[in-house]
Amino acid sequence: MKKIRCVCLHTVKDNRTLIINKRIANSMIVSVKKSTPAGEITAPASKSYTHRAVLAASLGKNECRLSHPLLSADTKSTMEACRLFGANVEEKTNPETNEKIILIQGFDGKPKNPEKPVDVGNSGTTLRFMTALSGLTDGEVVLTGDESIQKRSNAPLLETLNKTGAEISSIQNNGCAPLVVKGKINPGVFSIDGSMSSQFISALLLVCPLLKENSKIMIDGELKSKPYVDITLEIAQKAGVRIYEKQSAGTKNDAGLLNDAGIFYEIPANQTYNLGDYTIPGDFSSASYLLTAAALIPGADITMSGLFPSAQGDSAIVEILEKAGADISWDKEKGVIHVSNKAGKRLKGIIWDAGITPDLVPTLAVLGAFSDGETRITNAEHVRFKETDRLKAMAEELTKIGAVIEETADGLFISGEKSKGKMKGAAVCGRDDHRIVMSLFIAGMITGEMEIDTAESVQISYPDFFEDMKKVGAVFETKQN
Ligand SMILES: O=C(O)C1=C[C@@H](OP(=O)(O)O)[C@@H](O)[C@H](O)C1
Ligand SMILES: C=C(OP(=O)(O)O)C(=O)O
Repeated sequence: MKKIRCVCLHTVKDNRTLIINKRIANSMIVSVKKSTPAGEITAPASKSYTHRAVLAASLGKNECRLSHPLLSADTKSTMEACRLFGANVEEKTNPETNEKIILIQGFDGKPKNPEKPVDVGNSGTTLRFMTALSGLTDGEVVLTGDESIQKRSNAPLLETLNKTGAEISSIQNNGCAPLVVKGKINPGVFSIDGSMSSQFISALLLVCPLLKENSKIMIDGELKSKPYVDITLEIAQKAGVRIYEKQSAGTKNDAGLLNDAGIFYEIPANQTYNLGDYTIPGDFSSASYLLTAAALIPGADITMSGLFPSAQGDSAIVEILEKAGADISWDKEKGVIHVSNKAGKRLKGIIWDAGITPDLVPTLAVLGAFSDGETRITNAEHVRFKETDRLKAMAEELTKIGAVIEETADGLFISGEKSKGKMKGAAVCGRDDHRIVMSLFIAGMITGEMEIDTAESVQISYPDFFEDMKKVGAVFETKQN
């Protein structure tokens, strides 16, 4: 787990001090040996649904009870942030089932001014959601996070919110945290770029229903990662909040080109959130690692439960593995996926447009390296704006193990043919990025002798990752660097 401490106080003109967090060197190394995963496992809860459920419950008035939540570093950042804005957020154990639940008494649409900077840690989702929420408070709000967060731009969100009066500034003057929000959001028409991150749009969608007049959010350009907006809409609807998604046909300009074509959202004013009792579904992004390992590794046999159909784009992992030729079946009514490679067959490379599935890209890069033929991942520029530039990271790390992989402007090109027989375990860098660590772990189960650093970062989205891998027979050791 990343240990964060405040090491530097950045003084600005009016003598306010802002906390800039630095990571203390504290790296865990995981050494993975060849392993054949087998057994039954329950998928961890969805990170995206948990973030939204915690915020939706905090925005409401009545007590809400969240069952089967994900309690990870990122979702805990959202829980802590909601506390700072005035919600009572408590982790409890359900005495009947012994499972963790979260009880939330919200601030009824009126967030208070946090008494200290809101530290989102490593969580982009938390930063974007809390920046928009800050625009509902009366005073000044400071938002900060770890070194990775301080390099991820929020420029489109700041630009849009600043046009409505939110007065947000980036201390580094580059759209990245630390951010200072001084003003309040006024209702109206919000126009926002959809090509960098859907989280900006989700942030606006969650806050606009609380404004005093109706709002409209217009998306400029392609809306990437759209399923995450659908998750936002689903949670808002469960909380009794109305948001209308519409598609504009656009108007032709003089050159005959379409203007204004695209998705927009209409949000009635003065609404109230009431999420009540809500159960968080399983997480397909987290499930993708073990499902892919089971599809690739001869003799593997995995049954994963808790995976019901939902708005998650990453449920496409089932279609992807099917396309690659895996033996996979999904009982949607029971929420159970079964994958096996008893026959010891090699999968084949695929072409995949990653526009709606950014978080699957590291998993798909490993899938491509160990499959026959070519794998091409396209439409994934937005994957560069995550905890790390994940296109660059996967290209560089898989090259270290002997894979033939090229970074393209919008994706990755992997030659399974040229990689075949050449790959062997190596010391690789997890880059403090949970998804890089978990995808390299499955590569290590195939090559053996793989050493991955910054392995503690699995805490961000899948704290039980190593425990679950042990349960299905993965052979590995962890040590502190
Ligand atoms: O809203 C969300 O919960 C998320 C949206 C996606 O980000 P982008 O919309 O920035 O692609 C995804 O990569 C991230 O892990 C979670
Ligand atoms: C990018 C991710 O999350 P976030 O944007 O919330 O940091 C992720 O979980 O892969």
